[in-house]
Amino acid sequence: MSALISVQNLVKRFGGLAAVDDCSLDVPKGSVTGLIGPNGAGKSTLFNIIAGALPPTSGRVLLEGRDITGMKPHRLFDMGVVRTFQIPHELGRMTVLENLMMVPPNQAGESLIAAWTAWGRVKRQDAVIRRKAMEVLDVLEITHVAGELAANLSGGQKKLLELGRTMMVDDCKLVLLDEPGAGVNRTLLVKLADVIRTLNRERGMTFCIIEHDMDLVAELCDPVIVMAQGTVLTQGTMAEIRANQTVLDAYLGSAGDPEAFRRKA
Ligand SMILES: Nc1ncnc2c1ncn2[C@@H]1O[C@H](COP(=O)(O)OP(=O)(O)OP(=O)(O)O)[C@@H](O)[C@H]1O
Repeated sequence: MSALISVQNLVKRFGGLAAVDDCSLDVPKGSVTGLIGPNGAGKSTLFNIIAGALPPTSGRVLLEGRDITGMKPHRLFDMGVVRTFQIPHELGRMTVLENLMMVPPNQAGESLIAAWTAWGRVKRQDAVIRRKAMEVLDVLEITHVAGELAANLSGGQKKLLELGRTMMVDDCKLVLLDEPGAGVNRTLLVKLADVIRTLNRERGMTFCIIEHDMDLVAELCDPVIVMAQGTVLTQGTMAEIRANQTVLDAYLGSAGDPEAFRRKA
């Protein structure tokens, strides 16, 4: 598989600390790539750099061969690179449907002049977006909460809504998911995994997922990339990773969760 994202010799220093330390890795096009590693390994920092939220100290990030290092998140969004975020406080006071409907960029209704001069077009576009949002809710099986305020959703439903927001983006190439399993009950976790698999297979969306739930990683991700101390320790299938003593040692020597590996090793 060719690389959708290629990270080359990336370094990010915070004062004397190299949170990302000469890290190179590929996210293959069409894959669901897992990014795991003990606490403090540099996973979130790497994500932040890929997503344009942090500039690197040095190194490059390529999207299908094009240098996107340091590009702002909104430009990356336009190029189909989307990072899920927890639903921010302000959006919590909007309904689930509204949260989805406000995702597509360049809506005609956003411009006041357009709203006056092209009222018919605005209304038509609104109807299309509304239909699309309802379809997304249908796929996620949360149509019953369409009119609910986002803040009132359960933790798992919020995660589904975050994923739903990425489904509103046309031509979404890469979704960066930061701990989708955190605080989600088993039933919704199965649903979440199902949706990710479907988006990957049917829409060809590539995922890169930071996750501490090793069962979820095993179920979804191939390849799995292990980071430790700012760089890549190893990568392979989850079965290969679990059989790797160096990985176990990395978890044992940190504040990570070696049990996650011991249980299955
Ligand atoms: N803004 C910052 N300023 C200073 N140090 C930071 C900053 N962000 C992260 N770090 C440090 O960089 C290192 C890597 O952190 P990072 O959050 O990327 O790790 P992680 O692998 O995502 O960890 P976790 O699994 O615990 O979320 C840590 O030592 C962290 O304390």
